[in-house]
Amino acid sequence: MIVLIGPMGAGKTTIAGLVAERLGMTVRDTDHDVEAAEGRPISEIFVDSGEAAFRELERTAVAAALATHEGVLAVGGGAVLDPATRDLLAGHDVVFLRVGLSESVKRVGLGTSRPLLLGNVRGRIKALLDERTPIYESVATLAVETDGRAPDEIADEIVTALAATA
Ligand SMILES: Nc1ncnc2c1ncn2[C@@H]1O[C@H](COP(=O)(O)OP(=O)(O)OP(=O)(O)O)[C@@H](O)[C@H]1O
Ligand SMILES: O=C(O)C1=C[C@@H](O)[C@@H](O)[C@H](O)C1
Ligand SMILES: [Mg+2]
Repeated sequence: MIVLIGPMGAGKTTIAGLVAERLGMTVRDTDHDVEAAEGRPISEIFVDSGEAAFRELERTAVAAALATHEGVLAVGGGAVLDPATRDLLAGHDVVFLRVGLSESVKRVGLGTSRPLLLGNVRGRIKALLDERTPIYESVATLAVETDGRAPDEIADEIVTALAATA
């Protein structure tokens, strides 16, 4: 499985589709899978059940996707915080999509209603980037810069880099 990880707004969903298209593969996205399984939006799961409950649902979604799907998987931005989820990803091609603070804020939008970003969106994203970047680095088998680059160019780089290591 080709797994895409990275912060909010890194382009996981966008790039997963483009990589899958290039390789003739199908795509899954754990954010979508969790929402479909729960029948409610992620923001509601966070508010009603809490982040820990969401991370458990996310782990189940990652495990199910890895067990049943062969293709490209976009994983929720915080999934790698969970050690058991990190273990599940071992042995797969894991691509870290890098994004800088300003670009992430721009892509997510200052008016976002994501529970983890409530209050000061830029400050919250900065804290998440600082906390998570070392984790993304440790899990990834390939890291790709996305700032100032078009999605098609990023997808091409990933496909070329994976072909070189296959
Ligand atoms: N390389 C890029 N350059 C400019 N805009 C981009 C790029 N990649 C994605 N975007 C835009 O940024 C926004 C977020 O992209 P996307 O939803 O793919 O990110 P994500 O990593 O899946 O985020 P999430 O945390 O919501 O799952 C979208 O509006 C998308 O069109
Ligand atoms: O970075 C995060 O913690 C999140 C990212 C999104 O993909 C969603 O999984 C959710 O909004 C949480
Ligand atoms: Mg996404």
